[in-house]
Amino acid sequence: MDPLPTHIPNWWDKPAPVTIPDGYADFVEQFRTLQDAMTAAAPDAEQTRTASRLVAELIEVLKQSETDEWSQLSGRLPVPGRGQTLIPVVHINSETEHESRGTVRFGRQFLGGNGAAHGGAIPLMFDDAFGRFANAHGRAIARTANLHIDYRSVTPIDTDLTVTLRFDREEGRKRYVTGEIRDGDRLCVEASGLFIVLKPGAA
Ligand SMILES: CCCCCCCCCC(=O)SCCNC(=O)CCNC(=O)[C@H](O)C(C)(C)COP(=O)(O)OP(=O)(O)OC[C@H]1O[C@@H](n2cnc3c(N)ncnc32)[C@H](O)[C@@H]1OP(=O)(O)O
Repeated sequence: MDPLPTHIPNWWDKPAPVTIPDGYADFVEQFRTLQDAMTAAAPDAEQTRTASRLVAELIEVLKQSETDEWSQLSGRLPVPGRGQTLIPVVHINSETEHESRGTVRFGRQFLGGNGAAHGGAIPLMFDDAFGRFANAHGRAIARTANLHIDYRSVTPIDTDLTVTLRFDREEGRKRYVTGEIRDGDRLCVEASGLFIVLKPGAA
């Protein structure tokens, strides 16, 4: 996996997990594939029983290491997607303090209907991508205050799409970011967000 080119903010100065076990990043990818496969499948009763038993076993294994937010690995890995299996993964190809360019591919699990990505998956992607970018490059921690999405044309699943994020301006504690998703030259989504730097002591 390609590492993130920029600093990942460490929320509220809590320590990042020190040890990432061998194979964990591959497991995260498998887990995403599982969610795509689950969405795409139409199992019969026998296949459903088998899949259900295997997932029950998986849950049992994972529960053996259940821990608190500050020790979990998901969401905190220094790789695209941070090991968070809910969020569409943005792969960054180039980034400055002002602009970030990359790609995203909405897998089958993000299907809304008729080959289009779910309208809720798109703001999810932008909140995470904007959140990381607005907080990167040594900037103080800020939270999303608002997020605006314009669905300009259908966003296809299972297609490599380009993502551009721009850090437009900063006014006091307010940071304004904008972004877009394109399928080739075709504009699929325009987005904008306001991030507000937390007051001292705020969480
Ligand atoms: C490992 C790292 C990877 C990170 C990726 C994930 C990142 C994901 C980011 C998130 O999803 S954060 C979760 C979603 N967001 C929240 O839960 C935020 C909930 N809301 C809050 O905590 C507070 O409302 C917030 C910190 C956003 C603002 O509260 P404050 O008390 O600090 O703001 P304040 O009332 O002092 O307002 C400051 C300025 O912002 C303006 N403002 C506040 N909320 C606004 C709003 N919603 N819309 C527009 N303007 C707003 C407000 O009018 C004012 O403008 P002026 O300075 O011009 O007077």
